Amino acid sequence: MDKAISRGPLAARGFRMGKGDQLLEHVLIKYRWLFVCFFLLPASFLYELWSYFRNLIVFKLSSAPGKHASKVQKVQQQVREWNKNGQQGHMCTARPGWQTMSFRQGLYKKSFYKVEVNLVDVLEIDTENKTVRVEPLVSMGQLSASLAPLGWTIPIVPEIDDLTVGGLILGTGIESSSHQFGLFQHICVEYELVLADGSLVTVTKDSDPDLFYAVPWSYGTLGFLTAAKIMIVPCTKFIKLNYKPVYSLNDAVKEFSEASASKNQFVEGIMFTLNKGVIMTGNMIDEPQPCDKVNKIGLWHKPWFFKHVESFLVTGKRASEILPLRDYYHRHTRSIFWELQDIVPFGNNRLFRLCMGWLMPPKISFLKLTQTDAVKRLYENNHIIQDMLVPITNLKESMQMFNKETKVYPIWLCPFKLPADPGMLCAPKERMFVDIGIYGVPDPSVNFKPMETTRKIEEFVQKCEGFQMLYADTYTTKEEFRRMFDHTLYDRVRSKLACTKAFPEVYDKVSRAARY
Ligand SMILES: Cc1cc2nc3c(=O)[nH]c(=O)nc-3n(C[C@H](O)[C@H](O)[C@H](O)COP(=O)(O)OP(=O)(O)OC[C@H]3O[C@@H](n4cnc5c(N)ncnc54)[C@H](O)[C@@H]3O)c2cc1C
Ligand SMILES: NC(=O)C1=CN([C@@H]2O[C@H](COP(=O)(O)OP(=O)(O)OC[C@H]3O[C@@H](n4cnc5c(N)ncnc54)[C@H](OP(=O)(O)O)[C@@H]3O)[C@@H](O)[C@H]2O)C=CC1
Ligand SMILES: CC(C)=CCC[C@@H](C)[C@H]1CC[C@@]2(C)C3=C(CC[C@]12C)[C@@]1(C)CC[C@H](O)C(C)(C)[C@@H]1CC3
Repeated sequence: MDKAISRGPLAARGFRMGKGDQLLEHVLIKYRWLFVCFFLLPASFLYELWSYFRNLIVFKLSSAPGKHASKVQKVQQQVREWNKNGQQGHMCTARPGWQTMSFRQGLYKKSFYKVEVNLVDVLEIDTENKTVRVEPLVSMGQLSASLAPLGWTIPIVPEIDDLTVGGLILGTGIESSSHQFGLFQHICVEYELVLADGSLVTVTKDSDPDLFYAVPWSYGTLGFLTAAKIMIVPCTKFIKLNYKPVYSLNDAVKEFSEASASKNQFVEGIMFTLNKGVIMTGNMIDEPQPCDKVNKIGLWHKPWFFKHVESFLVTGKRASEILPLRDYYHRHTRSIFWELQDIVPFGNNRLFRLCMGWLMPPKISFLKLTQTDAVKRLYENNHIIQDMLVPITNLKESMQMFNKETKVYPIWLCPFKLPADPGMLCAPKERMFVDIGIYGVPDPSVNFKPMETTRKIEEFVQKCEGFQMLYADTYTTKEEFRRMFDHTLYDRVRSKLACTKAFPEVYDKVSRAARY
């Protein structure tokens, strides 16, 4: 990104701009860090502080469970109101687009009937039945902070703190334990929903398998989620993480595939070029031995995690270290994977980390809220953000394809098990997949064109019988989208629950045309 900035990226990409515009672009982009450091970081810090104490008080008073029913009634009231007023227009949640974990915002948020689903608390931790019941706006940071001190965790903790339970169920969620547990939807055992007619239902895979399996990936187009019960598993305070540097694509694929089929609790890969990367495996441990080195990578002055991982390529040797579990879970938070290096280029500088690291990272939602048009266009035209889910047997050719089309590095590799459940990702038998995450600036040599390149990648993924994560841009047509995602169950449930008037189809919420 730095190189792109110094070339004047918007002008270089053919935007016609006057001198004034160019100066503004230069200031807004090159000096975005000034705004981020002096305004967004303190604002994010204050917000975190407020929400920390708010949640702590709610928890200490145990007030959330008692208030849940009346909050749900408010959701029902709003939906009944919509019915009473003649069902005008479709409905969506009132959560503003800037608060969500995606680059774009839904255009529909401007015109739909907005329903406030203000449900932000952990309701019940049931260690006997090994479940936690949560409201949909509970975030991953909040949930891991609530469960870890009690010795429990949800089996999949997607690594960005601000991801919410609702978004991860109705969209999708993945993490380095997904090769054992599947996607976020596969650790959920119960959903509570307000349907289009205002009624409240609680569904499990036994009570109503159709609705239960149709909910994941439905993007709020079957009803409003008001609570979910998620599996919990015991956890320790530490994890032993093994780093295995690899120096050829063949080795990377072999090591990664073997690790994904192994009993290791956590598996992840970061490729720094097509042929160089580090494959990581991890397991929880009770207590570190006195001789063990504990690396608290979550501390403010520690290097960014991906930079730390890269350092193992220099030594070339396998290595292991002990990390605190929450540090591991939130390892990509402080650098927002590798996205923050484009926004605060000196963010990983030792001096900066020591003095300002405790304020990092800025909240993604605040970055989104305050980004200017120039920055947005810069990202739109020079940046790719995609997660492609392909069968692990296609990993090698997928890497070659993405290298040819984008040459973006680092690349995130995360294996996941896809069970043969009905629903949008209906598969005839259980299979191992891999999420290939491409976040960054394509190399100038590949002649990146956002739409054309993404279309080529989408076609390729479709041929591999893979899927695209829908928080990112999808340029597929409706027909292609329906081929990628099995709509059989979804269509049946929508007609049974009379959703057509109440909610649009998923495609009409996530397609490129529906977002700005
Ligand atoms: C035993 C217990 C039970 C609780 N139960 C509930 C409950 O039921 N409902 C409820 O609403 N609240 C509950 N709370 C309160 C809740 O934990 C906090 O108030 C609130 O959720 C703050 O979470 P946090 O992750 O933002 O805070 P912190 O843990 O202080 O973290 C601050 C920020 O740093 C990030 N972070 C933390 N550790 C790391 C790390 N190692 N590496 C990188 N980043 C990191 C966090 O994700 C967060 O963004 C409970 C607290 C405890 C101690
Ligand atoms: N590691 C990972 O797994 C990562 C996942 N992501 C992606 O980020 C997204 C989650 O982001 P987040 O900001 O939490 O969620 P969002 O607010 O983006 O919600 C995602 C979708 O779920 C719907 N939704 C959310 N809550 C409810 C509810 N209570 N009732 C009805 N519909 C609801 C939203 O509907 P509406 O539009 O009506 O608000 C929206 O269509 C997911 O799509 C996920 O795939 C991103 C980064 C990492
Ligand atoms: C499945 C997994 C692990 C997905 C990780 C996705 C992240 C890399 C995505 C999610 C939200 C995301 C699209 C975002 C951005 C980068 C990539 C992110 C963090 C940024 C911060 C890039 C800079 C932009 O100006 C802006 C602030 C709008 C966005 C916000 C969302």
